[in-house]
Amino acid sequence: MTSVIQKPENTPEHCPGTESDQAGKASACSGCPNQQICSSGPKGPDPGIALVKERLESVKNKILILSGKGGVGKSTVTALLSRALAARDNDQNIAVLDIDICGPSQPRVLGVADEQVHQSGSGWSPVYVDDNLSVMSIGFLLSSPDDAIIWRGPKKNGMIRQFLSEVDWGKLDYLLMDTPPGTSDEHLSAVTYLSQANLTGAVIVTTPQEVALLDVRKEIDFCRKTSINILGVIENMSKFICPCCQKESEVFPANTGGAERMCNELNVPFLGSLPLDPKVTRCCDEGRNFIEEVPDSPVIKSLDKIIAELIKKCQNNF
Ligand SMILES: Nc1ncnc2c1ncn2[C@@H]1O[C@H](COP(=O)(O)OP(=O)(O)OP(=O)(O)O)[C@@H](O)[C@H]1O
Repeated sequence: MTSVIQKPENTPEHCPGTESDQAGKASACSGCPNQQICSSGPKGPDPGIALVKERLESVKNKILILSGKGGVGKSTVTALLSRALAARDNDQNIAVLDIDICGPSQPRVLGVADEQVHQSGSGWSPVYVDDNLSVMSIGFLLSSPDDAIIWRGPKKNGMIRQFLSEVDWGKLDYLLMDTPPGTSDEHLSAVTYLSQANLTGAVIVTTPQEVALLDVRKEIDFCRKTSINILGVIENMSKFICPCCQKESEVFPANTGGAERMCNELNVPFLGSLPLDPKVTRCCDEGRNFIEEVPDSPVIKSLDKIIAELIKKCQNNF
């Protein structure tokens, strides 16, 4: 995986990056507010990269969950995938890391919003949703769920480094990392710190309409530029199946053929689609286990197929 050049905030256009021998010395550096820090600061890769590598050695599959647009159901899909993977095999350990620093929703969706994380000699202990499903989120560190987090890039970077290097997950089969929409500071930080940690790949979540797909194309481009393996795209809320008459209707019309066609065009795997089910919305809002509460939902059938595809893709990596 190519590493992302580390740049402080407010850098000039041709900033050589903080790891470069030219940091603070290049002609582009003159007049930059960071020039002095860069020229005197330690060079070489961020030591956090090695710490993350070491910490995540006990995690078999590390998967980033991405979306181009907000609100397409990325957090919901992350929670559904984690619950389904955990329910499938009690001997496998699954975890969710919520690196959506400004909008952490995993504690609520997974029904553990009132829990707190604890620190021990071996790091932060995640919160356990089930015996084989754990979660870590900045949401657990806020004094109130209504607190706004207004942080600049370097502070978010520090938090992501801590999350990736200091959580004591134990042995894990799957670590799903829920990210904010788009390609922001959090993504660059995660990609940098995971650059030597053998990231399995990314799953991209979208809805079928063109405005969402346009942003997915950018997300695919981001993955290609940062050498992230794309495990596949999941189309969420592709259809609404009426619980009374089973009639299918399109909530977000796929005028351009939807995610599957886009995947074919761009040569990216399509993992499957999930219908919209109001019972899912309710369960997630209330933090209840959707798989146990509505096992007959059409979402479950589709989820099973997606999980099977995802497992195959992960196995192909080894
Ligand atoms: N398949 C689905 N069926 C029913 N409701 C869904 C489904 N997927 C997502 N939702 C609902 O859509 C809303 C948005 O989902 P979610 O918060 O997961 O989106 P997101 O992409 O993570 O948003 P953000 O960009 O804010 O992080 C939530 O109320 C969620 O319960």
